[in-house]
Amino acid sequence: MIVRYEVFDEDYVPEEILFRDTQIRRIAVNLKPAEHGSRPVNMLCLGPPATGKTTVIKHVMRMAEHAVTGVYVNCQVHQTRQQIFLRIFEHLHGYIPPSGISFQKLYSAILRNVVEERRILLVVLDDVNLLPAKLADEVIFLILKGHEEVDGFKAGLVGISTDMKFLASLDAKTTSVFHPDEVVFPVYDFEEMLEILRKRVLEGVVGGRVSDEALEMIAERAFEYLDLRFGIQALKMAVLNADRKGRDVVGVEDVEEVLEQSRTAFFRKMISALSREEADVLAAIYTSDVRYTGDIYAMFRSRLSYTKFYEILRKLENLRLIDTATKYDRGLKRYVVRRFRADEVLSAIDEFLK
Ligand SMILES: Nc1ncnc2c1ncn2[C@@H]1O[C@H](COP(=O)(O)OP(=O)(O)OP(=O)(O)O)[C@@H](O)[C@H]1O
Repeated sequence: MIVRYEVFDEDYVPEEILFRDTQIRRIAVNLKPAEHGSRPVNMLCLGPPATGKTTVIKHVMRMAEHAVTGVYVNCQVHQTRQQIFLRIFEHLHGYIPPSGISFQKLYSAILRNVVEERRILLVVLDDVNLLPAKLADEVIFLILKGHEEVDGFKAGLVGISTDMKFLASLDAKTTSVFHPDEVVFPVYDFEEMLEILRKRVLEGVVGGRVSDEALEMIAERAFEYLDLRFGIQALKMAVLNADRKGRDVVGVEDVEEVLEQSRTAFFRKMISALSREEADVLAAIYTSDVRYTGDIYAMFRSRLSYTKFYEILRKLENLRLIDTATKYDRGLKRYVVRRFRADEVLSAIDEFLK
């Protein structure tokens, strides 16, 4: 069999995006004004990890290329105001500006380029909820208020966030200029995951196949973790495994052999998105028997403010490492629920903290 390995890569945009017609149509409609020379409708794409937010946005950006100049910014990589605007500059100008350029010059050059080239700029801030709150406010404001600096500047903004309450974390000054249309991406159910994985095999494997049992085994595990990305990763490794052995059919044994490895890679990746403090809180949740958030906070009182602690819990929940819920126990109390086996999470944390 011939394997097109790039089809299983993180940033591969599939030929066909399944089960996301509603979101694709809605985003396309929001970009429509750009075809008539007006600003697009600002948007927030909200949903848990691996629900297709980035993929869908990249797909629609390609379709709207004639009307808007889309710049994709990964806020996990570009984490300062300067880095974010350097990325926008580079995309518009096609080269990197001189090092040490002041922010004001950088910003003005971007605004002027958009006006001179008669562009409509669309900035996509992926994982915008991972920016420090004040920075997210400032960046959004600078993009949407550019027309006050340079006449005729037109821009739209798309934020992508795993935090459903992201908008509420912005300050009033920002939300007065940014009232986005919220496009929600729900998690895929088992059948949907299976179908997406099946389609991926058709795109990526020529002259070979993955047996139904093997594919179902991967989909079951991906569904258990509620993470399609895990499924695609495991699929890639299973295909690689069979290919190495010179076989054309990927079977259950190929999947079994790589599941352990995929699971380790999956946890490692999730945990690498955490700061030291966040990893410490996660470790405490997966080590101790304490469940109420107030009791867990007691362990960190000397190190973390109350607000900071709850921000960390929210991030862990958004990354789907834990769930939280409330119950009545002499008053309404919030408690945490572990989502995975403790030994798996703890060994990934140990490795991360080494
Ligand atoms: N509907 C779909 N059809 C085909 N592939 C999909 C679909 N949705 C997601 N994928 C695949 O799943 C993986 C994760 O998707 P994507 O990066 O778009 O998710 P996301 O919601 O942006 O995740 P995160 O919030 O973690 O960044 C990618 O490999 C993507 O190709």
